[in-house]
Amino acid sequence: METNRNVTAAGTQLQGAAGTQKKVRLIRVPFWLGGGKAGTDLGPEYIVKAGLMRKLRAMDIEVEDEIEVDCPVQPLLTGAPARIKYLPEVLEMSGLVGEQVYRAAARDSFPLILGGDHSVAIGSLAGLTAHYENLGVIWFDAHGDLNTEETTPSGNMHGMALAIAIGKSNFKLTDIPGAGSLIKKENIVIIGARELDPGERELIRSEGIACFSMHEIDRLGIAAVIEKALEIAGNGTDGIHVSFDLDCLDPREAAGVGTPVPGGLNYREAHFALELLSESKRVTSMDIVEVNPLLDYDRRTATLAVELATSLLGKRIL
Ligand SMILES: NC(=[NH2+])NCCC[C@H](N)C(=O)O
Ligand SMILES: [Mn+2]
Ligand SMILES: [Mn+2]
Repeated sequence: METNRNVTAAGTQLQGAAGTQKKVRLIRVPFWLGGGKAGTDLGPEYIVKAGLMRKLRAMDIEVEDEIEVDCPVQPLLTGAPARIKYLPEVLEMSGLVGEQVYRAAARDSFPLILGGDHSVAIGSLAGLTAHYENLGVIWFDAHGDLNTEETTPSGNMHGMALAIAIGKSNFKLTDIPGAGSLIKKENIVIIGARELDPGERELIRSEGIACFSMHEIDRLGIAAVIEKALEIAGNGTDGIHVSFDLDCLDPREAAGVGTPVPGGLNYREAHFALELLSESKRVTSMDIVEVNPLLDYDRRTATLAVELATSLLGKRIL
């Protein structure tokens, strides 16, 4: 991956940011091996079927091209399963995703990555760090995704994605060919957390990672949380990536996810959060992950994913 650094002073509007962009590059990643539940690989197909293209076109956004990453598939298990599941496959997928995401960012197209489980974000971040010198990350999630090889209760790599991004696990973002530097912990924000493993809680404390759990959202309101998130992810950064795990929403709104947790964001909170991020004109890329159509009712979660993406990309009620 060739790098093309494009540094913008913090606080200024970023060219190609959500709310200003006219071109989107859609990157579909049908991959489930990082989450351990088949069906998440159908996410991209169902999100597109739920009308993503026509909604973007109606907003005058050009979908420059649509790429499907040829993801590795489940190998036949031979011998005892590894404790960290499908590491070689996650590594291969991340390199392929990174390549496409880098290409999109390098030509000022807004990369919109459709997962896939949340390990897909490892690929997004690999590609984005090749382009941006200092990337901020806003991670919407019921979970922390901050487990390491030592602390993971499941061995599923989607629960390790953020730890990998900041270099806290043995396997690091910088192990992916073409990736730039690690994400700085100072520029990461988790929003919507309500189920953290003991090791994750420990890491959040020891590293001082900004985490606005549902408790903070209840207390402060989502608008104040987004304002703070922008300060943190925007401080000295030349791009902000939004990684949106649909399980940040309450399962009553988004049932079609692999690891639902009660007590999440409601419909308006999620939309309002993304509308505010769009208004900031600082967001330069987005993942939409963890949609599992096999666990969904009436394709509601895929439909919701489309609506949320359009809010980030500038759709307004008035
Ligand atoms: N991206 C997700 N949905 N992650 C769920 C992670 C669940 C649990 N914390 C684990 O590490 O296994
Ligand atoms: Mn996640
Ligand atoms: Mn999650």
